[in-house]
Amino acid sequence: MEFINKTVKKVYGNYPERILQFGEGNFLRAFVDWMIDKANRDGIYEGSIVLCQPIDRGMADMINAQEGVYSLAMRGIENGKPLERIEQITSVSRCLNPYKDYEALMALARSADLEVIVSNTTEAGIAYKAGDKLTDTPPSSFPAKITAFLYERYKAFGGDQERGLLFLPVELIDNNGDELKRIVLQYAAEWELEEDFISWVCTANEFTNTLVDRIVTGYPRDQIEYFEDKLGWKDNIIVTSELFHLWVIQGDEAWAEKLPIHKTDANVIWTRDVTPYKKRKVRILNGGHTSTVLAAYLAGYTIVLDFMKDDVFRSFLQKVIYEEVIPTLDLPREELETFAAAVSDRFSNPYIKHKLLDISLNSCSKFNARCLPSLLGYVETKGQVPDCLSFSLAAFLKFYQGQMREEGCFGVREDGTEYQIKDDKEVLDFFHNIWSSNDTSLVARQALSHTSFWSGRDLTKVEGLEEKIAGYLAEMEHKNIRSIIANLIK
Ligand SMILES: NC(=O)c1ccc[n+]([C@@H]2O[C@H](COP(=O)([O-])OP(=O)(O)OC[C@H]3O[C@@H](n4cnc5c(N)ncnc54)[C@H](O)[C@@H]3O)[C@@H](O)[C@H]2O)c1
Ligand SMILES: O=P(O)(O)OC[C@@H](O)[C@@H](O)[C@H](O)[C@H](O)CO
Repeated sequence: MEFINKTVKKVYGNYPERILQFGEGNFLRAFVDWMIDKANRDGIYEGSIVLCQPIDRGMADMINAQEGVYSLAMRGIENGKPLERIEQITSVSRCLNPYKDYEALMALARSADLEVIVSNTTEAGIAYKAGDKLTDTPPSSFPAKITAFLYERYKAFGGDQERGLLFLPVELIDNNGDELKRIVLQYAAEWELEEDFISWVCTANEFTNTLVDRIVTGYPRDQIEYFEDKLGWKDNIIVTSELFHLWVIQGDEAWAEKLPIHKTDANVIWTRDVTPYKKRKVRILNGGHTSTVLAAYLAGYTIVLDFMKDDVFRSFLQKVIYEEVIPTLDLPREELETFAAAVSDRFSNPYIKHKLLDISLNSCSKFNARCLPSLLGYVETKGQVPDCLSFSLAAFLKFYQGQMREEGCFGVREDGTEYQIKDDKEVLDFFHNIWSSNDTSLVARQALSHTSFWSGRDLTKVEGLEEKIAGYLAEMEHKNIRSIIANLIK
């Protein structure tokens, strides 16, 4: 069987390279690149995307071997019926590896065609790294690469105000655009670049804050034969996702014309304030995941869909969302409930095999960002600690009860099987140490008072929380999680 590019031609990938994308991962290929392809297809845009590996290990060779052409399989339920929509994406021109050919990236900085920079470098990517220099080829951090890139562009066009770029970062951190700009300016100052450059960065370029929403499940390892049979070609970078998609962009709308994807039916919203959308999504959807996934995994489930078929876990999730999260959000209740209902349907998508262990990655910072604000909001509005979110916190502590080995840190499920706990080393070491005690009250106290995990807060000061968590941990010693949860949802 031949590869996809022998059959599907790179139609839009030969258009002028107007977009540079840092990140060649699943999410961007299933979301941004698909939207741009749609705009090209609809005839409202004429531009291709150059991908760039942000780190030295990556997919450039694999992507270039297929000339950037791949399929996206979007699957879900529409109007009550199962729907699988497979599209071929042909808007990628090539993928750069700046660790092998830095000059190719710099040449793009000097290109008059370039207008937009998109990025997804995970939550870890938009970060300052000491020691990066302008003369590095390339500098190691993503913001340092951007600073060097912008400086090259500034020099090439003599500081022309018309040659600034629109930045659309989609990393799931607060104020992603502001953060990227802040660190770029930090490097510019540290590298002693001229004041005129710094003012050009601020006036000629637009750094937007954006929020993305689509569940992307990546390469369909278990179903590759199905896709090869159906499509008739090989595709090493095929990607799968749900049907739902939303991109909210906070920025000066005058820039929207540089990438008019909001004119397609891609559900792209330009707004003056992304915050309410973000809060709604992070607290309900991501919070829904993080509050339930760890308990469900310990209890024996492997993917979201399976625990959604269990009435006990499904009701637990509903109780978390409707009774403990929604009352803490200051958005219209009807709007929140509509979003919550859609989330429930999305988690029950029969095509989406979203692995609980994948979602469990870095759960310490995820619990702090996604669930703790709801838990504390509940305490503030109701004057008592919530049952379910407190249980989620206890289940998170239980999930992090691991044994340290050379290959990593491993926990044990109720059925005795092992799993790897993936988080920062500092987090894993901390939990390994506190779990060396059998005293669950002590474990609860040490975890809750570790302020650096909880944005500086000492959670033992929240009245009733420590006792509740200690109680749940003690209960988990002799009862299974499902039965504890069954009691909570009565
Ligand atoms: N999968 C989803 O459903 C989904 C939905 C919305 C948002 N996201 C976010 O997208 C991110 C990436 O998800 P994905 O599914 O594309 O994963 P992926 O593993 O396919 O891609 C990760 C990308 O991030 C880059 N990267 C990794 N570590 C980096 C670092 N330290 N600095 C710079 N770049 C780095 C990699 O080079 C790669 O391009 C996740 O962190 C997640 O928060 C995912
Ligand atoms: O991708 P992560 O690891 O940050 O989080 C896991 C999920 O909560 C997340 O991927 C959601 O499915 C996604 O944010 C939906 O838009």
